Amino acid sequence: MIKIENLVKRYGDLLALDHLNLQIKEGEIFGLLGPNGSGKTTALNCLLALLKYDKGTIEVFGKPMTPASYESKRQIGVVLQNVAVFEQMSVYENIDYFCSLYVTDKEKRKALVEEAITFAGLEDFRKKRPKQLSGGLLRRLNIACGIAHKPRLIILDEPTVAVDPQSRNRILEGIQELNRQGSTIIYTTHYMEEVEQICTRIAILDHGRCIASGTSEELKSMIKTGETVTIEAVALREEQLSEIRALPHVFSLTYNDQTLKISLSSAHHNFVRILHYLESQEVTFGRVFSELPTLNDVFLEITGKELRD
Ligand SMILES: Nc1ncnc2c1ncn2[C@@H]1O[C@H](COP(=O)(O)OP(=O)(O)OP(=O)(O)O)[C@@H](O)[C@H]1O
Repeated sequence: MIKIENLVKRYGDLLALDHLNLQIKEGEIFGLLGPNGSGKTTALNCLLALLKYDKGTIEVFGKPMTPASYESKRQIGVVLQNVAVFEQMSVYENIDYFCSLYVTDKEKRKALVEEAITFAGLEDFRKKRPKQLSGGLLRRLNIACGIAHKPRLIILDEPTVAVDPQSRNRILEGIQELNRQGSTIIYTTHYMEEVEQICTRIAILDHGRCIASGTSEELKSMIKTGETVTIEAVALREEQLSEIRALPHVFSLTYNDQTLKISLSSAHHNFVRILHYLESQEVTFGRVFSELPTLNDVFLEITGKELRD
């Protein structure tokens, strides 16, 4: 459905997109995951032909995307980062207005607007003005305006930034529902938990490049980390740290503020082996836990830095 090849975008001296390649298939919930400034919004703006780029090609629905690709644009719903609704209109009127840009039949539109209101959980707020809504509800209104016409492709740019957990869950569940109803979704975020929760495929962006892509499982199997063991409130000497480093399957270790974090490759009995060592040294410790790799581990192993802010 979407093919981006060798996309280069500069803002003056800054290289925002560095030969970006992406392919998105119909039916996917495709996650663009990357830290702030990695180029997610720039990529979307190029994709929508809202921004000129320096090099590369973009195809949407099998055709080159240009500012005049109205036929393609009609099939796309966009929810950008900044809330864009009319202050002087009610919730209902806002959704109806945006829907009317695509759907002229009044009866059909009425049904679509009602559906969008239910979808966003705005039933009790139809007559309210945007300024009477909380931040989370306002974001939900912004989304309802972007999706009411049931587009074939929906693009959402960080729709959960600064929203309460209840609205966040509602938004994530709603996106999955839109996908079940037939829309392909592109979803940008810097929250790895969100892409893990809803995305069928993920591209990880850093400095305008796609550094890895695949399903969450595929991405995690690309890296060495199979397990991370954390031990809190533990007092260790340097020689003990060296001995832990030398244990089988341990490939990296950090020790800060009496918290030991050990990265291990996937193997049986990793956890027990470490506990045995601590026991043999008569070391006391607080909480101990083991975690499977996360997308942050993927990012960390490829780039050497944390995905989190
Ligand atoms: N209009 C602009 N002029 C100059 N530099 C820009 C402009 N827009 C973005 N940038 C820079 O381009 C880089 C990519 O920005 P972009 O907004 O695409 O990243 P992002 O991954 O969407 O980040 P965020 O999550 O903060 O929105 C950043 O270094 C940003 O500062």
